[in-house]
Amino acid sequence: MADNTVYRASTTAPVNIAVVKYWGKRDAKLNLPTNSSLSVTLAQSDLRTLTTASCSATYPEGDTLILNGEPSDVSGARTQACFRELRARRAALEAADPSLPKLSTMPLRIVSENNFPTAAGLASSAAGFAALVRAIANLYELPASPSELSLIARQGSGSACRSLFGGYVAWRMGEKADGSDSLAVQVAEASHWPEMRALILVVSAAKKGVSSTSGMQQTVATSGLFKERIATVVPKHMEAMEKAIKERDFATFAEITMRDSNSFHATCADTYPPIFYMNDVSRAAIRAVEQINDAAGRTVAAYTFDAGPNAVIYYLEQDTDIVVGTLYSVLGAGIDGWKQSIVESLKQPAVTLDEAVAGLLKGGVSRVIMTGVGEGPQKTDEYLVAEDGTPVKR
Ligand SMILES: Nc1ncnc2c1ncn2[C@@H]1O[C@H](COP(=O)(O)OP(=O)(O)OP(=O)(O)O)[C@@H](O)[C@H]1O
Ligand SMILES: C[C@@](O)(CCOP(=O)(O)OP(=O)(O)O)CC(=O)O
Repeated sequence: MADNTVYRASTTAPVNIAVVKYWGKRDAKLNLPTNSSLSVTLAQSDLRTLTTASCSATYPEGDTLILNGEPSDVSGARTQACFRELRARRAALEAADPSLPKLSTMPLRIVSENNFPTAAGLASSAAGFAALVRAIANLYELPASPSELSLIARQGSGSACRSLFGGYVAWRMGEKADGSDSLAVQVAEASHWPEMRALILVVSAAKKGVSSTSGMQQTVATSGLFKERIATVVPKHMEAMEKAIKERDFATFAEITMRDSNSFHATCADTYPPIFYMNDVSRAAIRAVEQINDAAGRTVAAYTFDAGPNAVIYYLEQDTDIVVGTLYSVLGAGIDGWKQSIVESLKQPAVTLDEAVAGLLKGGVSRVIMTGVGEGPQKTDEYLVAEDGTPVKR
């Protein structure tokens, strides 16, 4: 009898923001990096991808993806690599146990939603590919560990491999040519250092100019400074950062975070022709963090920037008053994203920022996102594909 069943599985997956940056590929096809990297997974109560993977023999030929309500191309090599690897693992299970339904032969229908702007430099590809891989692995009931799945997600987007874990996560660059040792591992659970917070200043929600993929290729090909970064700077940062996290040493965590962001953006400026991701507003955010730290008399905040102008500011919960209070007093209640319960209880008088810095931030920050360290992908019974296989409209 024909199997008309619609099989489905759903997961959420988090965004991660690196504190030691991945920038450079040694193998573009397998997405193998030139250096290890380390990130903080952000809470899914604030930023997350929700993905339902489904398959059915009744679906028309060909795998499909609907992203934020719109059909999205799956023919790209990266998405194809994820589908191929996951199918091969399912096919192996089916070969070993012929009583299993032949899901590996059925078309996939995937529906996904990001609750934040796609391709705005907010690491949508990281959460997106982590969710895609985790959802299909759940659908196929693969026994793979998160590190094994990170090998697959890495081929979708490098930074995605780190979103398969919560807390503090390292992507070990590995050495092998086939990439089998280039995977993510958890350095510490979120609960090891749960006070970690992130305040994201959204400077521009527009699509960025130079994609990470092509930007890093240009850097590898043309920057001399980059060679120094991967040979000495990053290995030193990785070691110091892992130690700082284990010891919950915020001052060191913050210094390495800021130095590594600066080093990454310096290699972008040293790329020929140069790549500029930060703008005047981003640089004002750097000055604001410095002025807050000076006024506090210790390091209470750290900035970091990915391949775009948005600032991510890490701080500890106990320093909310000085960090959030200062930025709230400059940016005002008029922009979206402030958590009322937090801004209503701010006590300490804020730091007075330099007028030029305050002016740039006020004019250039369009919204904020308040979040913190969080957990890895979560299985859910919220489905974006109905029982009969139709995509759910929301
Ligand atoms: N939920 C999703 N499911 C599958 N793919 C997704 C999802 N969200 C994003 N993507 C893929 O990621 C691409 C966006 O990645 P891109 O690297 O341009 O931006 P970004 O991830 O926001 O920035 P960055 O990685 O540099 O921080 C989308 O075009 C899409 O192909
Ligand atoms: C600056 C970064 O955010 C770069 C992220 O690059 P991607 O993971 O988006 O690149 P691809 O592997 O080509 O998809 C730093 C980081 O997240 O480590």
